[in-house]
Amino acid sequence: EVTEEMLLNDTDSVGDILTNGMGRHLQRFSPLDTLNTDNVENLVPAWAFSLGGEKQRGQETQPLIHDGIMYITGSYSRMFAIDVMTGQEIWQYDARLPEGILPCCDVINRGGAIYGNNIYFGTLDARIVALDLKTGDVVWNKKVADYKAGYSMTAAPLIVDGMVITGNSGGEFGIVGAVQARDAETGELIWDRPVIEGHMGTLNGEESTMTGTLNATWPGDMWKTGGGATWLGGSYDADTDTLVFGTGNPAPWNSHLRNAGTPVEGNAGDNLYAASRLGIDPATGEIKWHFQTTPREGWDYDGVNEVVAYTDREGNDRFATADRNGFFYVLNREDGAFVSATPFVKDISWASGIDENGRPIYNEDNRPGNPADAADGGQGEVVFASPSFLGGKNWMPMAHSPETGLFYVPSNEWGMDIWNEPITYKQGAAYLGAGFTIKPNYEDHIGSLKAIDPDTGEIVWEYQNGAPLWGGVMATAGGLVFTGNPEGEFLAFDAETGEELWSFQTGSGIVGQPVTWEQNGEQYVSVVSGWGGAVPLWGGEVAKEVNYLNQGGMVWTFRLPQQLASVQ
Ligand SMILES: O=C(O)c1cc(C(=O)O)c2c(n1)C(=O)C(=O)c1cc(C(=O)O)[nH]c1-2
Repeated sequence: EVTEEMLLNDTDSVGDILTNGMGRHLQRFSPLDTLNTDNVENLVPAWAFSLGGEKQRGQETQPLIHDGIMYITGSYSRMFAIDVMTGQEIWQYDARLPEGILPCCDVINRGGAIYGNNIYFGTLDARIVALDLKTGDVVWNKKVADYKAGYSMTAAPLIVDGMVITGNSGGEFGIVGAVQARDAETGELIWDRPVIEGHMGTLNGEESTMTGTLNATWPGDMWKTGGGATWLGGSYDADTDTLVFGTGNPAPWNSHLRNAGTPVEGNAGDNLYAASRLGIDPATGEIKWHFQTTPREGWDYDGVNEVVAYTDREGNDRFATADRNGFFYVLNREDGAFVSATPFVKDISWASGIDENGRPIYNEDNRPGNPADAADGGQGEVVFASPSFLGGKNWMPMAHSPETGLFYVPSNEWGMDIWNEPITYKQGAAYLGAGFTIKPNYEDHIGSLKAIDPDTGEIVWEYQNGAPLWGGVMATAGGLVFTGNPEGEFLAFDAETGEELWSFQTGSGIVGQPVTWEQNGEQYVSVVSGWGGAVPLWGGEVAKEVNYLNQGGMVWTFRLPQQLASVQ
C-alpha cells in the first residue's frame, strides 16, 4: 500500500518511482550514482515491451515503478502493468473511448499516479479511472467533464492528502480550465476551482468563492469560454503546502476579442488567470497566489509548463519554470513572487524583455494585427513571431541537478507566421480566430537541450538537434543527463560539460520521459519510444520536414550489469 509518506520520500527512495516528476519537487533527479560518466558506455538493453495494436501515435508517458511492477500509460488512454525484471505484461486496461473525442494535440497520455492500492489516470473522453494495482480491475470511473464540448485529459494526476488532483485539456475549444480534487477512495468531488475570472468554485458540494473579480480583466461574456486549460497537471510543494498549476492560453487566440478596447488601459486586457502559474490551497481549492507570464496573451503562449521547486546557491527556496514564451523564470517559493527572467531561446520577437515586476515589455508591432482593422474585416496583419506557438519549450519536462545547480531544458528554436481572424464560439468547434505556419529559425537545428544556470540565466552548454526536442529530461547523481530525440536516439550527456557519452537507437521518436531506479543492486533506466504529439499535427513547415519519422510504441529498459559497473 502506497502512503502519503512514501510519496513525500519519492526522490530519496531509489527502489521505486511513485510520482510524476520523480519526486514532488519535479526535479527529475535521481540520487543514484552506480551508473555514472565513467561507466555509462556499459549500459545495455535489458528488455523491450511493445504497446501493440494499431494504436501507436505519440507515447509521452513517464513510467512508475512499485513492488516489482512498471506502470505505463499509452496512446488512446491505455494503461499497462509490466514485470520490471522480465518485461512481461501483467495486465492491460483499455478505456473504451467514444467516437467524437476532441484532443487537440494527438491521442497522448503522460502517465498515472499511485496511491493506496490503486493507480489513477485521466482519459481522452475526460474521465478519471482508478484501477487496482495488482489486477487492473476498475475501482471507480468518473466523468470529469463533457468530451463533446471539447474537454479531454492528458496529464498525470497528482495525489495529495488522500485526494486525486487533476487539470483538464480543451483550451482550443473554449472550455474553462479548472483544477479539481477528488476523494482517492471514492472518486467523489471535493472541490473545483475554475481558473478563469468570474467562474464560481465549489467545496464539498456547495459554492465556495468566485475566481478573481468578474470583468476585471475580461470584457463582456468572453470569460465564459475563456480557455486557460490546466492541461499539464501540477505539482505539490509540501514545504509551503501549496498546489502549483499552470494555465494555458486564453481562448480564443485572437487577443483583440479579449481586450476591453483600444488602447487597452492598465490591466483591463490581461485575461486572468490564463497563461499563469497558480498557487492553490489543497484543503479548500482557494487561489493563494498567481503569477501571469503572458498577460493579454496573443501568440498561444500557454503558461502550463512545469514549476520545479529547488534551493538556489544562496539557500533561498525558489521555483523555476521555462515558459512557452521563451523566458526562464525564477519565482519565490513562498508566494510565487517574481525574482528574475532570462531568455532561454534566441530571437524572441514578441517582447524585448521582462520588467522588474515580471511583466513583459511588449513589441506591440509583433502582435498579430486586428482583423477589424483590415479593409474587409477578414484577416488581420500577418506577423512573423518567435518563438512559435509550440513554444521555446512545450510540455516536455526539464530536469534539475542539485549537484551541478543547473537546469537541463529541452527547448526549440523556431518561429511562425501568425494572423488573426474573426471567430465566434460554437460548442465542440475549434475556437482560435487565428491562422499560422511554423518555420525553423536555423537551417541545421530546431531542438536545443540547454544547461542553464538559474542564478544568472547563463547557458552553460547546449546540444543541438535536427528535429524539435519533444521528450522529457532526467539528471542523476552519476553526473548524467538523459533525454531522447524524434530521430529515435536515447542519449546520455555529461551534466557538467554536455559531452555526449552514450546513445541507443530505439526505432521510433522519443517523446516519453526517462526514469531510473535500482533493482537487486543494479541501476536500471527506462524510456518509452513512439513518435507523435503536437509537432506532426501542428508543426507547419517543420511537420513536413520531419514527416519521414516512423511511429512506434515500445518501452525500452536498460541496465548496468553489476560486473560492468567498474569497467571503464
Ligand atoms: O489548451 C489545451 O487544452 C491544450 C492541451 C494539450 C494537451 O492536452 O495535450 C496541448 C496543448 N493545449 C497545446 O497547446 C500544445 O502545444 C500541446 C502539445 C501537446 C503534446 O502532447 O505534444 N499537447 C498540447
